[in-house]
Parts: sequence; structure tokens; C-alpha cells
Amino acid sequence: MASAASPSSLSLIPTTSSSTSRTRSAATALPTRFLRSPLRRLGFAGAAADPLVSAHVASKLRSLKSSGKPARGVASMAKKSVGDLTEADLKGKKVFVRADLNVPLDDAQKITDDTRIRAAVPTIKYLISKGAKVILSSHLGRPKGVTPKFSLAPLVPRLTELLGIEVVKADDCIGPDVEKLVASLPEGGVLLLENVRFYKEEEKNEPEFAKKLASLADLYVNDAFGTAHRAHASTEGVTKFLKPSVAGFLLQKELDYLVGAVSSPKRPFAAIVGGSKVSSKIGVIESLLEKCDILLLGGGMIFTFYKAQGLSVGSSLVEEDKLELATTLLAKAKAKGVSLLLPTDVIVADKFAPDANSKVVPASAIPDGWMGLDIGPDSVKTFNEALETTKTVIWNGPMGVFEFEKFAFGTESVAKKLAELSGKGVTTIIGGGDSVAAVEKVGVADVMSHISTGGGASLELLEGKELPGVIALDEVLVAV
Ligand SMILES: Nc1ncnc2c1ncn2[C@@H]1O[C@H](COP(=O)(O)OP(=O)(O)O)[C@@H](O)[C@H]1O
Ligand SMILES: O=C(OP(=O)(O)O)[C@H](O)COP(=O)(O)O
Repeated sequence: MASAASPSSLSLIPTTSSSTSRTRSAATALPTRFLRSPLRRLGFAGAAADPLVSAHVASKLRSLKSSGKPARGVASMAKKSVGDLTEADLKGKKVFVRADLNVPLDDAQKITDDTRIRAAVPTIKYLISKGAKVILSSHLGRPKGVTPKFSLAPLVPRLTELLGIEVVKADDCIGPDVEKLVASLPEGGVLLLENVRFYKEEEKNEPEFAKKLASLADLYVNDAFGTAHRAHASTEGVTKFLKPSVAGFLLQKELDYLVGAVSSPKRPFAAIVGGSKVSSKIGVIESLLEKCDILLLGGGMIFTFYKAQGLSVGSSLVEEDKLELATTLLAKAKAKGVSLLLPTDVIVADKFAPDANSKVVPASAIPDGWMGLDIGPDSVKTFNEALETTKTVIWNGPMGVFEFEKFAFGTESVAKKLAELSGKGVTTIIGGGDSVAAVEKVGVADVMSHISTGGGASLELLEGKELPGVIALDEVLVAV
């Protein structure tokens, strides 16, 4: 930074004093376990007849049914979990597990970040411990047909190490050779299928292909949260041919946080949204405005908000066609009693480069020819003070161009603040994408309550969209 920040008297912060005491409508006060929906006299008989419904739930179902009382408001449905399956359900059974093992590999085919493999381990270990035969499936990258550099072979040693058993790898994901390997799989064994996207039928969700995948197994577990927003054969199509189809532990945890904790948060609830453009975050901002008490905005999108308020933004990133939308979002926040905080100072650069000259300026005084690439120290202070009051925080999108050291200050400050809050018992949720990279760079990933393994999937969930890979799974009554 070349110069100190000038204190800004600019009022870009429409606040409300009563935001934290707003009452919630019943519609937003959803139960905390994931993806529940009001029971609305669902098909009890079908659910109770399922041998995999736990005895407790089945007995509650029966008493509810025989009482003849309306069920609305006293029970809810959740996606059935792999944890609902007992040893009796799993021993000797062939279980098709769809995981998202789409990890980054370097030029030497070495895994550079094994987070997604580690995240898949609890479900696989659980199945192994119950004597199941695990048929593990994933995609890697976006291959067009069979492409050796997208083979899952480099993952085998790490999986073997993490699971503590020799993982066998198939050279295909369907066909007679795979069937032979499945037939020789022992109880507690793991067979890794080859990249399911080597077949174009996967992304097209072709029923015949899904049927071939399904024919390998007796039941289905989807733990591929990062791919749950894709209606592909191995994430959605296969559920039509395999019963039960249940959620893995990772998928369940992601939903617990990104749906459960966000829908009925401990309050005050703050959302921090950054990233490059307003256009890519409109859905998230609109959805979070319905739920949060405080909304902090950063990243490239803030300049569209500034310009909408009549400020000069120099050569900062602006979406001219979103100026009206920015004004509408500010008005919406005010109407809903959400404290929406825009940064009051920014770090500007004379070019978009890591070695650019930089200085801190008030948001109201961005010089011509300079572009804002990060939020300034005054803003960080204000953001930190606002966050200090919270009990739940969700963060999606960096505060600046954190890939350049000079402009990583705002993003890293947020990461550090969330780590500190996490230590004090605040629920901290990192919603995928670049914010995860920032948290990892600062070395505070381990202390956060939840770090999503899916960028696109978490964004869709936060926008309030339904994920096809989740919708397709079986439901179970969880509480009466
Ligand atoms: N002020 C800014 N100007 C230009 N780009 C920015 C700015 N702030 C952040 N960015 C860029 O936004 C990108 C991330 O945006 P986005 O993809 O929307 O977020 P996420 O991946 O977290 O969902 C990063 O590459 C970052 O460099
Ligand atoms: O890496 C993934 O998504 P993400 O980059 O949005 O986190 C998933 O594996 C999904 O991959 P896809 O976007 O090629 O379907």
C-alpha cells in the first residue's frame, strides 16, 4: 500500500437498528436438519414399509397414521442417510457410491489438493465397516471421450492410504470386465471405477447408461456434493434403478450447513458476499437478503453499487447493465431491515497486475485511471465490528483480487476474523469457490465450522435452488 487511508465520511452504509430483532416467518424458520419439508400427509404406508426406515421412525409413523391426526407441522421429511443403513442392510451388499473425486492434478499427475478425497472417506469407511462391497465412482475434469490424462488411476494410492485397504481400480466403469471385478470384490472391499465422464451418456443422463451403472450394485449412496447440481447418469439417473438411494455423510453435512444452518441460523446472521461480478451473485444476494441480518459486500461487484449511487469508480470493474439492479438490491435490503454494508475505502491500482502501484482511497474518491482491487483498512475495521456481533456467518467470494499479494489484504482479513469468531463458538460457513482457497492460504481452514467442497453446487444451494442429485434421493420421516 502506498498511502494511508483517509477517513471516509461517506455514508454508503444503510443500516437499521432493529435488524437483529426481526421476527422470522414460519416459511423461513425451517427445521435444522437438511432439506426437510412439511409432511403434508405424505405416503406413510410406503415409507413405513421400507425395511430401512429405523424402528423408531417406523413406530412414530404407525402411531401417527393410526391416530388419524393431521401431520402438518409435527413431522418433516429428510433425505435418507447412509447412517440410516445398518449392518443388516449392508453386509455383503454391493453399494454404488458416487463421490466427487474431481481433484486438481499437476503435469506429473500428482494430486495437488486431496480435500475431496479426504471428504469422501467417512462414508466409504462406514460402508467398509458394515461389510459392504463398495463400488466407487467419480468424474475427473471435463473429458470429451476417453482421455488418459483424466484417468482416476492417480487417485488409487491416496485412497488406499486413507482407507487403509488396497483399492482395486477398474479400467472402465461399465461392461463385462467391470462386472468380473465386482463379482470378485470381498466384503469390505473397494473397487474404483474409471472416470464416468469417459462416456458422453453420463452428462446426457441417458437411462440406458444409468441402468448399466446401476446393474453393478444393490443400492446407491450419493456423496458427490460438488456434482449434486448436475443431473447426470451417476448422480441422478441411477436412482431410478437402485433402491434405496441415500445421501452420504459428506452430502448430508453440506446440506446441514448450507441449507439447515442458513435457513434457521443462530442470530445475528451475517452473510459476506464477494467475487468479481454482481451478475454471478444476484441469486445469492437476493436469497440471503431473505434470511440474514447483516450483509457485507466486497470484491469487484461493489463498483457497480458505487456507480449506481453516483460515485466515480475510475477504471474499476463495472457492469453498466446492472446499475438499476444494484439500486434495487440496496432498496430491498433497507425494506427488509438488513444492515447492508458496502466498503467505505478501497485499495486502488494503476493497472491490473501483481506489481501495480497501489494506494488506499475513500470509496468516494477513486481517481480517474485507477481501479479498485481490494477493500481498504477502514472497511475491514467496520466489517470486523459488524461480524463481532454475530452468531452465524456465511462467506462466498473474495473481497479483492486475492491472487495478487498486494490485493489479498481484505480477503485474508475476513478469513482471519472468521477463524477468530469460530474459536468463540460462532458458526462459520465457507460457501465454496475462491473463498475456500483464501481460507486455506491463510491456514485457518481447520477451525471453520464448515467448508464446502462444491463451488457451483454451494452457490446453487445458497440461491435456494434444488439440486437434482439430492432431489432424486429417498426421503425418510425424521421427527414427529
Ligand atoms: N475488485 C476486483 N476487481 C476485479 N476482480 C476481482 C475484484 N475482487 C475480486 N475479484 C476476482 O473475483 C474472482 C472470484 O470471483 P467469483 O468467481 O465470483 O467468486 P467465487 O469463486 O468465490 O464464487 C477472483 O478471481 C478475484 O480475483
Ligand atoms: O469441481 C466441480 O465443481 P466446482 O468447480 O463448481 O466446485 C465439480 O466436480 C463439478 O464439476 P463440473 O463443473 O465439471 O460439473
